[in-house]
Amino acid sequence: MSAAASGFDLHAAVSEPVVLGPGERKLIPTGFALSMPPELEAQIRPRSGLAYKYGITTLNSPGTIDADYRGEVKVLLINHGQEPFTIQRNERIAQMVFQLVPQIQLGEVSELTETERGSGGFGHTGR
Ligand SMILES: O=c1ccn([C@H]2C[C@H](O)[C@@H](COP(=O)(O)OP(=O)(O)OP(=O)(O)O)O2)c(=O)[nH]1
Repeated sequence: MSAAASGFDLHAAVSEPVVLGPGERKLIPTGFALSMPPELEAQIRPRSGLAYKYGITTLNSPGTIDADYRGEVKVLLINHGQEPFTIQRNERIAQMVFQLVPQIQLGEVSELTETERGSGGFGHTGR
């Protein structure tokens, strides 16, 4: 199969429904693996409907799928809601998008270039 796509939904490849209790996290299999060229990465993002309605989101958002990873793609879900949430077999649990990752040259320097911001951060310009 081949199709042009910027991303797609990820489905829970579980044989039985899986229950996520309040505050609980679980790694959910998706039943597929992929290979990508080194200039790409894939990101796993939550579905807003599950987050809004049930508090179900991806804990490590966005999850990173490295270009050289050949294992099964898994989704780390957490239940931030007050009620147990049951993940059904084949349910859409997250979405995956692809990103170009620039290849950069890293090196050590003794001084950094100056900027107006300098080391100010974490709200130093106000609330
Ligand atoms: O939501 C995720 C995040 C990661 N992975 C897989 C693909 C990724 O390439 C690999 C490693 O992920 P990451 O680099 O985030 O993990 P790490 O904690 O840095 O572990 P490692 O030492 O294996 O790199 O695990 C998933 O299947 N789902």
